[in-house]
Amino acid sequence: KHKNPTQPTNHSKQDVTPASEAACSPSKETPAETNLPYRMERSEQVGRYLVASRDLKAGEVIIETPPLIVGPCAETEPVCVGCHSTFDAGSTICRCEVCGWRICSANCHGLTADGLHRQLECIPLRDKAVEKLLTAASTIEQKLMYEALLTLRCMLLKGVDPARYGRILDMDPLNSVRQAIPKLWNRNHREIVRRIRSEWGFEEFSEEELHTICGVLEVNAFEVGQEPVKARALFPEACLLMHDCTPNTGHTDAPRTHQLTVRVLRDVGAGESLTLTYAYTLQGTLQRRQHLKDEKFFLCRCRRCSDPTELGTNCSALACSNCRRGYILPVNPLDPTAEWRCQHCPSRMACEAVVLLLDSLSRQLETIGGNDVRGLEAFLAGQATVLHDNHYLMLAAKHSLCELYGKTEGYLVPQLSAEQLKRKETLCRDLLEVADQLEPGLSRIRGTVMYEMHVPLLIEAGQLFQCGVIQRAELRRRLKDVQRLLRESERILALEPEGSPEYGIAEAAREALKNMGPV
Ligand SMILES: C[S@@+](CC[C@H](N)C(=O)[O-])C[C@H]1O[C@@H](n2cnc3c(N)ncnc32)[C@H](O)[C@@H]1O
Repeated sequence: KHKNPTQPTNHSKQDVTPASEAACSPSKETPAETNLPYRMERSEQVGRYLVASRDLKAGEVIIETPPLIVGPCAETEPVCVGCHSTFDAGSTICRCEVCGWRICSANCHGLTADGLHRQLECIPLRDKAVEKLLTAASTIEQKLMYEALLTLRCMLLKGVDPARYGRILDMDPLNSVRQAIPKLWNRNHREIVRRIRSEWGFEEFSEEELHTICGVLEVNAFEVGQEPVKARALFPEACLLMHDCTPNTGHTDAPRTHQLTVRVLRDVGAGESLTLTYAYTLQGTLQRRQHLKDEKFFLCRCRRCSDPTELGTNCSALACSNCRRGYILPVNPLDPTAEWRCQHCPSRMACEAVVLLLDSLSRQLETIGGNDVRGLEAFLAGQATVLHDNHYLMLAAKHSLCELYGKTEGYLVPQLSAEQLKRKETLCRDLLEVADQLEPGLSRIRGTVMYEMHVPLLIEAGQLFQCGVIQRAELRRRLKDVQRLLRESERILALEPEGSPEYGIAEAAREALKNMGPV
């Protein structure tokens, strides 16, 4: 699971300074004598952002807040307008008795009188007979109608709860930046603004107001919900966290209420910027920066993006087929058009060639899918001379494999050979090594990989002891290592919402520790 805020963007500037630099010339916005663990500052490049107001310990909660608004994601499959859960194919169609939009059941917890649907759009949608348009719409049109529903919800707050609406308007919509992207602006105009005003008949809302809400959502919304719930939400304060490709905070949202909890993932010193990632961490710089530019409207210049080796992980590096010793890295990772060069020989590659190669390899990986052990192993073997061992595409294959060994048909734990157990251990070690650099501290990936890694280590220790290869003292040492992994995994994943798959792993880790007993 990777839950990013569907977040931020930058003002009309071309480039943006990293967190550390941004913090160099801040103007203080909040009084120092506050009890909050953060204070807001502002810089030319980043706008408003949060910094630690005192030393913070890993795991400390810095923000806990209910959402200002929740609603369907952009271009989503139909979801229940009460709880935003998706529908199983072929499930019985149930509709809100008032407005006719789909719901999961008449007993949906989101359909109470103070739930958003009943408070906000239910009656207006009925009065404007929007359901008729929804049932007549093509699948693509329907997705856009669900997207427009959240914009309408925000607009309706204006009359129902002006204070809450005011807090939404306090968020940066980056109107001037987005208006300068005609494809985006015209699409929003056509699919959301015109739809709500002309098609649905809510002409009381101005085009300007609606475009602003579109911007607030695009720039500031977080994805929330656990399967089958899929929604996006706006949160006060948390929307001020700036992006970094090696973030020092992580967040979870509670089932049903979507109450957001933001924690620091590692110790943070007073005055340090508090950051989260708006991109997928186990991606290469080219891909992360492109995503941030296209979806969040700014060019990241964080420490990781500025370093061709990505903090020594080499997770964008290509293997040099010429010298077979060196790795090919971008000369200037902040310039996506810059050449790539081998560190050991004169080989070079145009960035267009790198992009083509990566596109082709990611398509290859997608075709294999995440459940094919042999296919993924063949990919890793086949690309070993093309990509660095830590390349993000290799990491994606390794991530799937480290979970498949021990869990999938034909590879269940009792069926694994000693070699396959060793393989699982190696895959976990490779992933952990990178995660320790890119998502250090209490990150989900570290928690889940540590849990996976305890399995081969525990089995191997038992087997070696039984065969007399290791003695009791060595057995104890190895079991202590396993316990350390389980404890750390449990500590990290117990922070996840109860009922989530990650929380389930925390429970399994606890159980495994109990079963191991004292060592
Ligand atoms: C959700 S907002 C964060 C709060 C915002 N700075 C404000 O003043 O309202 C996201 C915006 O903050 C800025 N931002 C966040 N992280 C950034 C970064 N690493 N580099 C540059 N700008 C960043 C971008 O302008 C982005 O669009």
